Parts: sequence; C-alpha cells; structure tokens
Amino acid sequence: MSAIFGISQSFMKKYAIIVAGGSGTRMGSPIPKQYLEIGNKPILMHSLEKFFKTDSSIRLILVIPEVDFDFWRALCEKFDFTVPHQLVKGGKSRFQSVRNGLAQIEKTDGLVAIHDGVRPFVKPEVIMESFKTAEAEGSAIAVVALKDSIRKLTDDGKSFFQERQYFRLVQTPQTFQVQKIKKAFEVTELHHFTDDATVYEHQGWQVSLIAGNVENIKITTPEDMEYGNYLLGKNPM
Ligand SMILES: Nc1ccn([C@@H]2O[C@H](COP(=O)(O)OP(=O)(O)OP(=O)(O)O)[C@@H](O)[C@H]2O)c(=O)n1
Ligand SMILES: C[C@](O)(CO)[C@H](O)COP(=O)(O)O
Repeated sequence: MSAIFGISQSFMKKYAIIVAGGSGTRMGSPIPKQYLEIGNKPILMHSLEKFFKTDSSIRLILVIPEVDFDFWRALCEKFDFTVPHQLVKGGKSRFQSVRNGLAQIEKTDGLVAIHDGVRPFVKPEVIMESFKTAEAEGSAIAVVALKDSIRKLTDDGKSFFQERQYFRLVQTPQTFQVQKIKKAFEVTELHHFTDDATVYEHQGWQVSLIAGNVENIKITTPEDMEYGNYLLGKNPM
C-alpha cells in the first residue's frame, strides 16, 4: 500500500473471477438466471459493471458454461455491453468453475475477488474493502449479521434456540491473495466446499471477515427477481 495525497492505494494486480457457470434450477426459468434481465439488462452485466465501475484496472474473468459462449456474445452485442472481460468455461460445480477461473491467472503476486455472477447488488465499498483486507490479511469474506432469531433443527423433529450473535450470513465477494487461493484449490473437491472460504480454511488458514451489504442477495428463486427489480426501481444503478 502507499498513500498519495492522503488516498491509500495498492499497486498489487487485482483480478475478479465472476462465476456464472450454473444452470439456475431453483429459478426454474427457461434460460439460466444469470442471463435474465433486471432493470434494463441481464443480471450478469450488472455484476460485471459493479467491479468495472469500482476499479477499471481489475482484470475481469467471467466463467460461464462453454455452450453459452455464443449466446453471451450475442447478448453483449444486443445490450451494447463493452466492459472488457475474458470468457472461461465453467465446470460441473461452483468449485470447478472457480478453479477454471483461477487457472487463467498466471502470476501469483496479486489479489483475486471471487464473486457470484448472480449477486448484482454488491456495493463498491465492499469490493474495495475486500481487496484492502485480503492484501493485509490473506483473505476477506463478506458477511452480514442475522436480524431474525434462529433455531437449530434435529433429526428427531425437535428444535433448539441458538445465539444469533455467533452466526453470520456469508456472501461474496470472497477475496484472497492469489498465491494462497491457488494453492488451496489444488485439493480434491469436498462436499462441504460450498464457497471459497471453506476451501481456503481447509488448508488450516483462518479467514478474515468483512462487512457485506444486506442488499447483496444471491438471486436464486423467482421472488428474488421481484426484489431485484424493486431495488433497481428505487435505487437505479
Ligand atoms: N457449476 C457451477 C455452479 C454454480 N456456479 C455459480 O455459482 C454461483 C452460486 O450458485 P447458485 O446460486 O447455486 O447458482 P446455480 O447453481 O445456477 O443455481 P441452482 O443451485 O438453483 O441450480 C452462481 O453465480 C452460479 O452460476 C458456477 O459458476 N458453476
Ligand atoms: C458462495 C455462496 O454464495 C456464499 O453464500 C454460496 O455458498 C453459494 O451456494 P449455492 O448452493 O451454490 O447457491
């Protein structure tokens, strides 16, 4: 980090892997959810733009199914979408899609944010903080506190009160020092690797948490589309 005119600035190369290799089964739409329009363009374009507008020097790596490459290029033409990005083919699972994205990063001395393509409402402040914390501490995982009470269910049908202050909802971006996350992804995929933090901590490394933003939902089911359109109507990007 260095300070120029009071603004703290890092000179480390920054990357963002935007994963959108899924099929969106829970959305149940004829085309995968990442290409559905909210506001005036596909969800995925909002997500890519968030990173580009935050810092245009971030190298954007977009992971989508290889069968969708032509479809995506056609969408870019249709929407006059000019944010520079590299297309990479997705894998069978999110883990494999991330690994394909990481394989495109040759150098090991940078920082990489891994972000779900279907989280278009991430705030620029969260993206910037994730790079800053990952540079200092190795990782930065965006999380938010719970507002509701929670209960733990047991297999025999009972439920128990849990202290919610000990829990956080996990979002993306999940940002890391490139060298460490590339090493972490050299392992065999395990069932509990639901995100990148779990892969990182499998190495025995502690993750650092940062504050996410509550609107940064993962668009998953049809009602999330309604909420997304509502947010854009009230709060155009
Ligand atoms: N093989 C996969 C599976 C998921 N993802 C991405 O990981 C993010 C989070 O996954 P999720 O919301 O579960 O997306 P889908 O797998 O598409 O949805 P579903 O589980 O409903 O099928 C999404 O941006 C999704 O495109 C991916 O890149 N490659
Ligand atoms: C990465 C993630 O969005 C963090 O909350 C989440 O783990 C993805 O889970 P999914 O089952 O692939 O939707």
